[in-house]
Amino acid sequence: MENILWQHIQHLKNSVPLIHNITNYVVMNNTANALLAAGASPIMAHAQSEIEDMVTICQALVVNIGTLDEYWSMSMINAAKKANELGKPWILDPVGAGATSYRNEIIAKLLELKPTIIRANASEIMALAKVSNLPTKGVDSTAKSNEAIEAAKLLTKEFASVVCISGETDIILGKDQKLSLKNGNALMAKVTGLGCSASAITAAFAAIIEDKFEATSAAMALMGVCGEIAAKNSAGPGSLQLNLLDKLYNITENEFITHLKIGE
Ligand SMILES: Nc1ncnc2c1ncn2[C@@H]1O[C@H](COP(=O)(O)OP(=O)(O)O)[C@@H](O)[C@H]1O
Ligand SMILES: Cc1ncsc1CCOP(=O)(O)O
Ligand SMILES: [Mg+2]
Repeated sequence: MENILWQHIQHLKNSVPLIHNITNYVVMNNTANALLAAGASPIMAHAQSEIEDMVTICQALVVNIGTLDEYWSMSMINAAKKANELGKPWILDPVGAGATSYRNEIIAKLLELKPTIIRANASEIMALAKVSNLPTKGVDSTAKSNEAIEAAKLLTKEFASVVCISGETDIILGKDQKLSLKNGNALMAKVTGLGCSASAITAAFAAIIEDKFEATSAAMALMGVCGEIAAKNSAGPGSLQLNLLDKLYNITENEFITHLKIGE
């Protein structure tokens, strides 16, 4: 598995797919930089007049609801419909799922359109599957990844081909597949937008890899290993953000293979 994932990482750097991001104001810059560093080409666009043309020229789409509003949510729905019509992969990042009824209402509409991949933290995954009455804490998780496995299984069956629960352990679930990745560092949760970057990088791999379970695994492995190495050389969240970009750009095969921790 390690070698296959590394080949996918090389393939991304050689392919430079164009990734359309409808994402939130907080993370636009970090997300674009993370995509560039990993080997993709980002474009951020949400105007309704150009949304269908943009989906048409891109190889994958990210729908991230972090700072959604009435105008943007129509753009998201139209973009997802167009991606489905063209058979292009699209990734849902349901930032803050469960926080407000408006957010839940838009998520329900997006889920009906069956995202190719869902990437979210444990609290968001449980809110999506409506299996939790725990109070939400906005965009951050109050639960561990393994507490959201049953919820993720429900989502896999009902809506998406692949679901990723991120956190201390990243768990990727396909129809009959499961992979746990135990990389990363707790400091990663102190930098805003690393979940959003993980979702965007997942879109980049989904653009070039037919098997979406492997694509999601490659993205989360790359984020986790790079975050872990970067955190060791960082005094705090500020330098982690910069060191992570550098590591996404210059990770070597030896670093990747020796650090990768695949669980059961
Ligand atoms: N406690 C932790 N230990 C190791 N890695 C972590 C931890 N928390 C988050 N990460 C990593 O940070 C990235 C973002 O995940 P997460 O924080 O769950 O997303 P979000 O920002 O959407 O809540 C992932 O690559 C994940 O593996
Ligand atoms: C803080 C915040 N508020 C709305 S979107 C956003 C960014 C969330 O990013 P992530 O989920 O990747 O930490
Ligand atoms: Mg998030």
